[in-house]
Amino acid sequence: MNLLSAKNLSHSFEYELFSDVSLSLESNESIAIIGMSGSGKSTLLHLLSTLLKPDKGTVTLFGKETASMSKKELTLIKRNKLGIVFQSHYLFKGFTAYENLEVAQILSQKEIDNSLIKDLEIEQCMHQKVTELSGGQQQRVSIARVLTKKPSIIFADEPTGNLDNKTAAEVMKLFFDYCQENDAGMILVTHDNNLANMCKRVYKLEDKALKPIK
Ligand SMILES: Nc1ncnc2c1ncn2[C@@H]1O[C@H](COP(=O)(O)OP(=O)(O)OP(=O)(O)O)[C@@H](O)[C@H]1O
Repeated sequence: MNLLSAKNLSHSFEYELFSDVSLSLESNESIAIIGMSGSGKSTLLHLLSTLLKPDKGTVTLFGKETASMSKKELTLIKRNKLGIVFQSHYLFKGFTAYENLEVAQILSQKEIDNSLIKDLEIEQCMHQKVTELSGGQQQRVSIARVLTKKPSIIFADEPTGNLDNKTAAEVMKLFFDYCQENDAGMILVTHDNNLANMCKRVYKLEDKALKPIK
């Protein structure tokens, strides 16, 4: 099943970052986007996850063009079907780790998955305030929060940036297993070629174009 299809995306800030970028994501598929710092990878992920509107081009989610969706429709899709894991965690800082998961549970009306908490090795810090956690623990809580929603598409921007190699590999395995078990798809932005190569397809954002390299 097609989850996402982007056609001819172009975007500029002070200068043109990329033009005519097209990409399609199917269920149980993973795509990595690599490229030099500043090439526009995060911006592209923002366009694909509807956090930002493209200057040109279209993004279709689950068969419907996002430009033709009402604000309410798009909010519901974002809330229930898109899981966004970015470098800055956007956790609620005054809350405990568990309360952050409860917010996702309430918004998406899904259950908190205790095996996920165990797999991410964050059981010990569930009742600590987010501000008391290490960067790596915060990152894993934010991953647990995103997966609690049971999203159909995971957008991940350097999701393992704060983790040591072993934990990073375990977290990536968790993402891949999640996609397989839930027929979900993942788009990963990373500087790490090893992580990228774990994905089914790899693209490089270079010279304003998205080039397939695997
Ligand atoms: N909201 C914004 N307003 C103005 N310029 C921006 C904005 N967001 C990004 N940029 C600029 O667009 C360019 C691409 O940024 P982006 O974060 O997409 O690159 P990237 O490939 O993800 O980089 P990195 O690998 O360093 O994270 C940069 O020059 C950045 O300064």
